[in-house]
Amino acid sequence: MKVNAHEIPQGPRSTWGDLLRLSAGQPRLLALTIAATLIAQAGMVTSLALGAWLAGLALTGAPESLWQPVLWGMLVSAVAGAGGRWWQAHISHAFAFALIETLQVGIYDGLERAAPGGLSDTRSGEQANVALNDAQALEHFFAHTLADTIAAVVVPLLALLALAWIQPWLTLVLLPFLPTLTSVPFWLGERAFRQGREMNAALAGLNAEVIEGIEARREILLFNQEAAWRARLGQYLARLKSEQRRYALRTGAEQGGIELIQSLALITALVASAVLLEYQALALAQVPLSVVLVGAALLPLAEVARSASQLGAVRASAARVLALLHQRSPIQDNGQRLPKDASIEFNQVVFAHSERPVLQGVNFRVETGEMVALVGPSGSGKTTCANLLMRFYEVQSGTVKLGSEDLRDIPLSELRHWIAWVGQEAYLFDDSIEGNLRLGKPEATQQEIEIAAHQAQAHDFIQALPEGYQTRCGANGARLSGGQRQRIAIARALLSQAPVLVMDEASSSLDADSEHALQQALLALRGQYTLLVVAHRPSTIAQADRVVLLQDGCILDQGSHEQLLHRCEQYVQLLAQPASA
Ligand SMILES: Nc1ncnc2c1ncn2[C@@H]1O[C@H](COP(=O)(O)OP(=O)(O)OP(=O)(O)O)[C@@H](O)[C@H]1O
Repeated sequence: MKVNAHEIPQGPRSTWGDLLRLSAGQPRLLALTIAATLIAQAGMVTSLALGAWLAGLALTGAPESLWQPVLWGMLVSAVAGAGGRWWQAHISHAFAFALIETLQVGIYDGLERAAPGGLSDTRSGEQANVALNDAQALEHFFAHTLADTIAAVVVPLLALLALAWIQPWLTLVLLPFLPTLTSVPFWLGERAFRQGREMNAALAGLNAEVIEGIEARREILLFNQEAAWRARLGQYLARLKSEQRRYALRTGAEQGGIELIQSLALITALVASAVLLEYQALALAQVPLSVVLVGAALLPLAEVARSASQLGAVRASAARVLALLHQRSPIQDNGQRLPKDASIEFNQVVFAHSERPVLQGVNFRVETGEMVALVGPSGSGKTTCANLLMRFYEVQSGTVKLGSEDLRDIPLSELRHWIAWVGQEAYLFDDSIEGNLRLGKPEATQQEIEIAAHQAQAHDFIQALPEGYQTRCGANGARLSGGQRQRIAIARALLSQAPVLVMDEASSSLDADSEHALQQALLALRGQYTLLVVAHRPSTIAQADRVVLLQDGCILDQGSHEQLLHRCEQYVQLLAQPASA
């Protein structure tokens, strides 16, 4: 049975409970890890106990026939213990990595369910921190703590039973120390969790700052902000250092407490042995064995208590990872209907970002094969309309329809087949141009790729590049110009053969060639696709069959470019402003 990360039940839950349930998703590897840990610990303890027995026999001058089997037993258990330790290292990491893999997939699913609306307040560096560092921190729990804890119950229990068989008083004097020893990490458990959470948050903040600094390096250089950026980085580093120091101080205090209790228990057992020896309640030959058994009862518990004192950070990481795994999608995908055609309809659409109204009763239609330009001042809600059509967000009231069907009634995967999206900043992967184009249709033939590139006016410039379609784009298309990037994004959208194309035109200025090529591309697409263009350029607006003018989230007017030029003063003013549409 393999538990998918998102199948962990929702609602009130404990972090450890969720992690244990996840562990149960790999029952074979979990059982093998526990078995290997038990063999390793039992082998080591048995060989020591038999060695001590042997020493006892030697002290009393026992005959060879008595000590020979013990010697062999000691050797076999030492080899078994060493083999168990090697096997444990192998299997416990296989177990941990299998779970981390499940978690990584679950984290990515969580990010996907929340995207793009749900995570707009979270910096990508912080998300990366959860996906990489937090998930990795859980490796410590799965690979080391879990099986060790189980072994730490079994091995000391067996040692105490053996000790009671030799001399019950020795078990009795040890008993009060055992719960005290194991309880140490719990004394400051809540504080450890809080400190772990603060430490993780500081690390995530530092990660986000570094990634932002790398992404914005051009702006930092252009505005002479290197010193300011370094100072900000220094603040994040200082915060991390101070959180790590606080965490280490508490861990150190706990470890000191564990050492103290362990030493007190050992001293008490030794004194008790001496007293019992004095009163002849313990034979001299039994002393070495009882000392080893006392150690076997204490050491695994102390070891687990020691690693448990590091669990504050693990628990904080687990809480962040689990929050992502339980992330609900703001968009429900349970529609069953298919669009009847490629028309679009906004009907009394109302939408707000965090209670801030953005669209206030928007109505417009785009007929199949029509090109409509959405124009309006910056912030008027044009991109929001496009986002709602892609169902990146959900309308708060009113309806958006595609082919006469409410978007909520259409399966999301179907919607993605019907609508292709070209954003202002369409992301290009650091792959070849062909690889980026294939995102639109992975099985596309070379001929289909070139036809799409032709339609998007991209073929000629791609051919002129040194390696043609195999030229690498660089991180986010850094090796291409803005106009080239957008034409590749259009070609990629065309390749998907969706009948509706939504384009958020780049508001940044393009060179004359790119601008001309983009206009040509749009001209070539007119009539073949339903085109909804968030338009900023007068040349694009003029091509549209109809223009919808938005202002402050309301439709101010709609009609042909000429009609609006005639009757709408705001439209004339808008076109008069450079790049303001
Ligand atoms: N994720 C968000 N969270 C909060 N407010 C947002 C978010 N995205 C957009 N807004 C706000 O919604 C309003 C409409 O934004 P939108 O991007 O739709 O405008 P626009 O007309 O496309 O502008 P532009 O032409 O400048 O791209 C703006 O006031 C903007 O500040």
